[in-house]
Parts: sequence; structure tokens; C-alpha cells
Amino acid sequence: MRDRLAEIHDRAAQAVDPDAWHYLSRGAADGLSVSEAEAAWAHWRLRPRVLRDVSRVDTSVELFGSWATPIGVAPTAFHGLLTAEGEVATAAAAQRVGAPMVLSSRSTRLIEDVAAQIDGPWWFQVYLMRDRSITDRLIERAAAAGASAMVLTGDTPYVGYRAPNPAAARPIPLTAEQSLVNVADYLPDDGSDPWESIDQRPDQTLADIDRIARIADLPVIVKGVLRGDDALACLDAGAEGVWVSNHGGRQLDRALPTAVALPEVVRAVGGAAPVLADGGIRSGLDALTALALGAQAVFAGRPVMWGLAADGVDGATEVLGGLTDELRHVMGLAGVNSLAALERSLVAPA
Ligand SMILES: Cc1cc2nc3c(=O)[nH]c(=O)nc-3n(C[C@H](O)[C@H](O)[C@H](O)COP(=O)(O)O)c2cc1C
Ligand SMILES: O=C(O)C(=O)c1ccccc1
Repeated sequence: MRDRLAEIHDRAAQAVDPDAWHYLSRGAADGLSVSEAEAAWAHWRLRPRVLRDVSRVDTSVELFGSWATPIGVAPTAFHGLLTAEGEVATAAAAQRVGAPMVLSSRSTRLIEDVAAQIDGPWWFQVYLMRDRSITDRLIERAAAAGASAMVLTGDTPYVGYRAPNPAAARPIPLTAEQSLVNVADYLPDDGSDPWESIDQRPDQTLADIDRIARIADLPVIVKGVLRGDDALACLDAGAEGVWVSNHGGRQLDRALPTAVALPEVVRAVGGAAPVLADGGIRSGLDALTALALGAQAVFAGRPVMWGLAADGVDGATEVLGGLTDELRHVMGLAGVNSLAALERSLVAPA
């Protein structure tokens, strides 16, 4: 998958506007966390079992829904930058593969149009916006359109500093119509700045977990957790899952890589709730490592965006399907034929 992904990455880089490419690629500050994320998975080694029947290897998983694969679509903003159909294309790819799809609060297509592509559940990512009532309406609409969980992103009280593209003439090439598609009806018409009311809300707290769970009447997963004690604080506050992530290295630079933070979070949670993970997942081996370390599912951010940019629905399908095929292959080689048979003893530090 690595060579296929490299090829898709290069085609995507040619296909999209340079400012859009910079937006999706860059990390925060010095870019340490973004460059470290991928390499960190390879600091683990596998301890395979022999002579297990792997003639059938089952990658299906139950997690706030039933999925054919534990490799899902991480919530990422503005798919309209990558392909004309935007998030509608992403959802169609997730549907084809049976992968969990998380729709970003910052999508460029209507929540209802994205949901219509998926024959079953999907999850909605929540950003708390300055005007809380706008967030609340998005949550209600997502729940009405078939979301089965809310993913509250906790690591983005405001957007991290990312160096601008030195060659950029302008900000990312997105029309106001695209960026405001889900919120246009709720914006003030008193002449005030429309972007102000949908900006990130820095005063978010653990109490927002329960608030969102009540509005949606759905389980809340907190995304961006990097510490065991924080995972427990989120669960105490009503979360039903935690998602280990450093936001693809785009928020706090030098934040721990997921491959380092995941074991601590899994140990602290102790099976009380599912633990999910993202960051630098680029192969079936990366996914296998994360799942053996105790994640119930893993998510790809940029690779799905590369697929969309390179080849629309087919490209995103190739990425999700290719990662899943490779996961199935390496599970068999490790002597495991189901996700339930994956356990911590299959991995050791290098
Ligand atoms: C261009 C871009 C936009 C993103 N937008 C969001 C977002 O809207 N909400 C969110 O919770 N995370 C967002 N993320 C973070 C991803 O959900 C995920 O944590 C990260 O991309 C995973 O790392 P990976 O890109 O190495 O797979 C974004 C990431 C990228 C690259
Ligand atoms: O760019 C991002 O990583 C992100 O999460 C975001 C935050 C606010 C608006 C758009 C994207």
C-alpha cells in the first residue's frame, strides 16, 4: 500500500490548487508532530503466532454501528477543495468499503446530502462555534439525518498556528457558499461578520460532553485525547469513547504521537469504553499495530483526501479498500483471523 499511496499522493499534489495542497499537508509550528506521526508506528514490532487457521480473516467490527472494516474516514474539513462532489464523494467511498465515516462540522456539502449516500449510520464531528445555537442546530440535523455518534473534537479551542504558504497569493480557494453551506440560514443579517459566529469557541469544557449527548441523544466520543488521566476525565463527564489523536500534527506541535500515547490511554481506560486512534496511519501494518495496542478502530485523514483529489470516489475507495486489504493480509500473517483475536501481546517495543 505504501507505493500505491505514494503514487496517489503525488497525483493528488498535481491535481489540486497549490494553496489547497499546502492547507492539507502542513502541520503546526515547526511541523515536528506531523513528520513524527508516521515514523512512530514503526517503533513497534510484531510478535506473530503460527499455525492458526487464517483461511478466513474477518475485519468486521461493531462500534456505534456495524462496519466491514475498522479503518475509517477521519473528519477533515473542506472536501470541496479536492473534488467537485466534496463530502458526497467521500461518503460514497465509505459506503462502498463499509468503513465508518466521520463528517466534519466544516463540510462543503449539506449534512443531509452527505447522509443520503450512506445506507446505515455514520458519525458527526462537532466543533463548538462561538454561537452555540448554530452548533446545536448542526447536531440536531446530523442526528435527524442518521448519525449514530457525535465526535467532539477537544484539541481545537482555536486553530493552531500553521505557517502560511510562502508562495500563496491568497487564502485557500474556497467560496463563501461552500464554506457556509450548512450554516448560511443561521447567520446574523445585521451586517456583522458572518465568520465570527462560526469561529472556534475557546471556552469549551468537559461539561460540553453531556450537553452534546443530551441535544443529540447519542453517544459522544472525545477526539484529541493524549493522556490516560484525561481519558478518564472525559469518561467521568459522560463520554462513551475516547479518540487518541494529535490532530495530524496541526494543533499543538510537539504533542505526543498517537503511537506513543495510545498504550497509556488504553491502560487507563481498561476496557471501560472503546478507544479510537488516528495520525500517520499509512498502511495495514500501522493499522494492525494500533489495533493490537488496543484501539477498536483507526482513522485516516490525509490519505482519504489524497484519494479524493487524485480520483474522486474511486480514489477514496482505493485508499480505504487498499488499507483494509492490507490489514487483512497482515492479520493473517500475524496469526489472527478476527479483530477480537488481536491482543496486546502481538506487539512489543522495537
Ligand atoms: C486538512 C485537514 C483538515 C482537518 N479538519 C478537521 C476537522 O474539521 N475536524 C477534526 O476534528 N479534525 C480535523 N482534522 C484532523 C483529522 O481528523 C485527523 O486527526 C488527522 O488528519 C489524522 O492524521 P493523518 O492526516 O495523518 O491521517 C483535519 C486534518 C487535516 C489534514
Ligand atoms: O484545519 C484543521 O485541521 C481543522 O480542524 C479546521 C478547523 C477550523 C476550520 C477548518 C478546519
